[in-house]
Amino acid sequence: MQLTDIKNDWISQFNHPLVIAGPCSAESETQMLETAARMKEAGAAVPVFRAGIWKPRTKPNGFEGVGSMGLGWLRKVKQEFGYKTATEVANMHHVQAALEADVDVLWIGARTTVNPFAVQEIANALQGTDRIVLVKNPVNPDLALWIGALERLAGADIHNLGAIHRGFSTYRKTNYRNIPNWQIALDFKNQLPNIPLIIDPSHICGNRTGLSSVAQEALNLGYQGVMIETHCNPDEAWSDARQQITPETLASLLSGLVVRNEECAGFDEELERYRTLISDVDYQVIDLLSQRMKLSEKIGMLKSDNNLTVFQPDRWKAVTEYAKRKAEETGMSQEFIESIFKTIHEQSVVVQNDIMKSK
Ligand SMILES: O=C(O)C(=O)C[C@]1(C(=O)O)C=C[C@@H](O)C=C1
Repeated sequence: MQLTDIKNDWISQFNHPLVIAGPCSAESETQMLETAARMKEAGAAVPVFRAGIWKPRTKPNGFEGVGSMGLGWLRKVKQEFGYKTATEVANMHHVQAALEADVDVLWIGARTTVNPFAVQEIANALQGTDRIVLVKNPVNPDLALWIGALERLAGADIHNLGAIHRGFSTYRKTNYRNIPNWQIALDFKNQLPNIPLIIDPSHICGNRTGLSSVAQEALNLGYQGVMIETHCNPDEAWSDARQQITPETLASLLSGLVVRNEECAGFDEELERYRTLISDVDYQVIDLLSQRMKLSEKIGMLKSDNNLTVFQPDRWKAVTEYAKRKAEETGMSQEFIESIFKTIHEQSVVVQNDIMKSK
């Protein structure tokens, strides 16, 4: 089966947005049942309960999950409270154990998505399943690898697929644990509009404070679900304590989210009017860029005839400074305008280099 042919009706069985919540790791039966019960009591609309059973950790000698024993607790959560259940699988043994324990949703973690052999092994073990299988983005910002993993699953006739955006690792310290790189997820959505996209604010933020704004940003962009780590006693959690929240906090976070519609209803005409105006401005932008490139060509010929270097740092600095000043005057971000002018300059240099080569 081709990935692009997949219908993915599975998401419509859930209210929008789909919420997957539960502890980072299963620690004990009591912890699982208490978390599940308190999510219900708090009124959090969570159809899918998650818990990590096998935990890939960066450093050795840490807690790497309770293993198969935790699957029994997941089953109990399902039986007592009616949740669907979800866990991470990283090899064929995990898959077999999870299928036997009747886990409804399996996800492939970021550290596994980077390894095509591991993904293929999981795909083979899941061949033809109608369970829901979600693929987290790889730790590195590589869209092809993310999509490649989904292609392997589609190739094994797994048709209930989705993707989880959990952010990307960076060497540089930032306010995020894993930077969102929203553009990669939007490129994903453009290429695969049929694959539901779920945000994982817990791993993006790495703390409790930014969760709702990341979740809201994702809903603004048209994501279909959120996955949020929730623990009955987050401060004492055995893994990722800093990013887990209580069931009560989860309930209030969810009730504060504004749900956006993908389809426009009731204001079509007004929207269309603005879109027409934008298309008109886009045309002018392109026309002006073409005029600018023609001028650059003329300068390129002059430079070629007079043996002058293409790159003129002083002039370029003056152009950038002027553009940034104008950006500020017109209420736009200087970084935004600077990045556009960088791209324009790059192309201008390409055009002039071509002229030099052809002479
Ligand atoms: O002013 C020039 O010398 C140009 O060739 C134009 C231009 C530009 O595109 O603005 C291009 C290359 C130079 O590095 C500086 C500026």
